[in-house]
Amino acid sequence: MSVAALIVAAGRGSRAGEGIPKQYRLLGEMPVLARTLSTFLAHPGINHTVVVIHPDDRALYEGAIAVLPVPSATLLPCVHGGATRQDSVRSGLEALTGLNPELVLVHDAARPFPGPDLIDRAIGASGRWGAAVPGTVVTDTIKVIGERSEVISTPDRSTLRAVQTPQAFRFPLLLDAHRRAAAAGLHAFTDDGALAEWAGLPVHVFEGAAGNIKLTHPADFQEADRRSKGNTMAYLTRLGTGFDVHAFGAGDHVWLGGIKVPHDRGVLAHSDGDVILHALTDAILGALADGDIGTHFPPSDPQWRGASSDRFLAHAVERVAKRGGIVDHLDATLLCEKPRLGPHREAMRQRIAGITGLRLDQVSLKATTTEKLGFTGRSEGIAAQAAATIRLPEVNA
Ligand SMILES: Nc1ccn([C@@H]2O[C@H](COP(=O)(O)OP(=O)(O)OP(=O)(O)O)[C@@H](O)[C@H]2O)c(=O)n1
Ligand SMILES: C[C@](O)(CO)[C@H](O)COP(=O)(O)O
Repeated sequence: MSVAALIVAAGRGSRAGEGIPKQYRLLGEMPVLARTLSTFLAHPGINHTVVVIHPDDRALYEGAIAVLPVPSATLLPCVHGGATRQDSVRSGLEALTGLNPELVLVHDAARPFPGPDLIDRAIGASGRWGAAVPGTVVTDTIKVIGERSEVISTPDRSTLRAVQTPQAFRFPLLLDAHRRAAAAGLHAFTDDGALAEWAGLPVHVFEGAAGNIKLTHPADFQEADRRSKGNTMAYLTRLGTGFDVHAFGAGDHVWLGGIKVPHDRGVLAHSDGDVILHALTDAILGALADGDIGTHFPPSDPQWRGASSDRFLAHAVERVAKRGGIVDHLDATLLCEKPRLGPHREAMRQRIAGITGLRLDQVSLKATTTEKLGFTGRSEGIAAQAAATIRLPEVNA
């Protein structure tokens, strides 16, 4: 399932007092927007994130995302918003039409503590209902008042919910509702739930989070500062290792490091049997704690028969990107008597860099014989071992 996050950050923050717009003010050492964004970029269920900004705020935006310690492959180029929140959401939705995600989660930049559990609930609820908003129970008694502040009624508060973001929808439903509202000359819906109701969509409420406060007035920043003290965000390095073996069989070449290497034997394998790419793939999956190559590409599945192993490696790198991380370094050692790695090493490094999007200095390849010992020493088979370091965002809320 493809899920996009749309963060609206084009407001002026007039109620929050003077100074730069509130979404760029610092909470601890991080701008509010960077803190909001980091939770979505780190969430494994979010495939794409787009931020809607005010055209005057380009430099502030660049400054905010520069604070994120690593660039995220899932962050799309920002787009410009409109005069109202509703117009800004529509601008973000239009920017997502090319990707056409199944679900979209619309979130206020001004809510910097959404939390991964809330995002999980938003994805689950919109998948189930099509349109869903997070709500918390109301603990104050609410009065409906008239023009002279006279109380008109006291609604039963057990039926009331205070509604937050992220509000989550099937993407085509929300896009259509927004286009219809704009065509009808309506631009002032204060949330997407209300716009969806106007468009005739059934909207459900799922459990919100008490900590998911919106920064609206100056006093809200005191509360946010207090909360952000115990809320740290860091990119942690993780290490994974991989190992792969294939027996030699009849043939005149072997695939190694994505390169076809002439040899007097071939390998027995379900795919192309590239031990270097397989070991690297497992090393990255190991660093993610995300199973192994067999979990993602079962040998029992006929579609992987003879498959080129570059897609296994590219898939592992994509899994890292989906978690908002990057691959830092890859290192593999080939174990065999023959073929020799040396003549092909640079071509293999370049091929691996091409598959993974890494620089050449982030890809290392080495080789060793096993001094004629064991199955590699007897030239019965070929093996490779690998290590990968990746950096993943860790949000400690
Ligand atoms: N034209 C607008 C107005 C609001 N927003 C965004 O919508 C969210 C919720 O709006 P609100 O808290 O009202 O922000 P502001 O409009 O900036 O605040 P104010 O009304 O005090 O000016 C914020 O993240 C804000 O940046 C937006 O993207 N485009
Ligand atoms: C979308 C929202 O945060 C849901 O509670 C709220 O409606 C935004 O209102 P604002 O007046 O634009 O702050």
